[in-house]
Amino acid sequence: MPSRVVVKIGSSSLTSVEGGLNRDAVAFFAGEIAALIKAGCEVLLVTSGAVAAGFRAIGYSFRPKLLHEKQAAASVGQALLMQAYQEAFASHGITAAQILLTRTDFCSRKRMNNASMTVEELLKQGAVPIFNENDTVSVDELKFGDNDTLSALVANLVKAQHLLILTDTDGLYTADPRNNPNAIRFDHVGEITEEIYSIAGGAGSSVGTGGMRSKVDAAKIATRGGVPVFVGRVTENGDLRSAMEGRGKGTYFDTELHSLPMKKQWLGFMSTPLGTLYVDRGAEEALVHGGHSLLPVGVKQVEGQFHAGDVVEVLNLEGTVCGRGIVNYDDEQLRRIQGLGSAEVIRTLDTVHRLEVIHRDEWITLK
Ligand SMILES: Nc1ncnc2c1ncn2[C@@H]1O[C@H](COP(=O)(O)OP(=O)(O)O)[C@@H](O)[C@H]1O
Ligand SMILES: N[C@@H](CCC(=O)OP(=O)(O)O)C(=O)O
Repeated sequence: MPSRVVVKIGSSSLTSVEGGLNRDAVAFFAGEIAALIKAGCEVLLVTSGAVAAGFRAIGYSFRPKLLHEKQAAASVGQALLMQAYQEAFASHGITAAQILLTRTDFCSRKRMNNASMTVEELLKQGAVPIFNENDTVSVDELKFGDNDTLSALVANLVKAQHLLILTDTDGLYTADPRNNPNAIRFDHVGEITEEIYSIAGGAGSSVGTGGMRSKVDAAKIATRGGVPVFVGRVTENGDLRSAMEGRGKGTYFDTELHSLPMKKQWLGFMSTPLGTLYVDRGAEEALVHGGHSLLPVGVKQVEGQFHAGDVVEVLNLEGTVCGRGIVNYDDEQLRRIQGLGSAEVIRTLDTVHRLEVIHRDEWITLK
């Protein structure tokens, strides 16, 4: 039974639609987590609910939509949330610790190493690390928004054995069960295909963000990193343990056969691309299916400003993301050589360090 588990709890499970924290819900989840800890597990909690818990308290009648209003609500709600968790865990003799992260923290390996060491120390001391996005400083375009992705990155970072994403619905259905009473639940998803993506819709309640879609995104990140995922409901005593042991009310996502090394996880899911390259069909085929490097001849368009060594995103000519890689040229050089064959590249540039635009070892397919 001893295991390292990341539990993510969504706003919809912790707050009411009218706004405000449901302290009974916080106490219930703390009790479930305490039971796992007493059984020898290490548990890390990723919790949402700051905006939903805070917007009434700050004086808004509805969950705000503007970024600065959400940030103001989150700064009130985060304090309420942590206070409630601290009290709830204290009643089980457990100390709660707060860790607020932004997407940019994950871009820096140094910051991640520091966060990782802090987490290990907290677990060693028997505390529960409680994560949320640092909403007050996250800017719109770099926000996680929902915490599903954050929970997957945390699970991969700490090499968890389980990621349990708790929500108000008992798993992934063939359609949103709120609007479709005939929808059928998947007990098990072996591979996250395009079809799975297409049926996972947005948030069902006014407090949730991201819906099933972001949970499937999170499942993809975690399972590629080697962490199996449960998405579902925990409402009765013992449900969390059942969810961990494969008997939960929800959907289980299997890990992929070959989990990605940390370097590729960082490249695919944590880094921030500084530019975009559009490639033709031949180059797409070579990168995505052939296991080859990207050569200048396949690059049709270059966007953004970047230097050699930065991360860029690669799209096909229809605009679909193929993957990400570390680029060997800066954007100006690349604009001069895009579409050229190798001999012409050598003639065009004074010095050519590496012919590949992206080497296959520094590439991750995201298609
Ligand atoms: N195919 C689907 N299966 C199940 N739920 C779905 C599906 N598509 C959309 N949803 C919605 O996703 C919601 C859960 O996501 P969300 O509201 O973001 O919750 P949380 O706050 O827990 O993250 C459900 O209440 C449901 O209405
Ligand atoms: N960081 C935000 C998360 C927002 C949110 O609604 O997320 P989720 O409920 O996980 O879809 C908060 O605490 O309010």
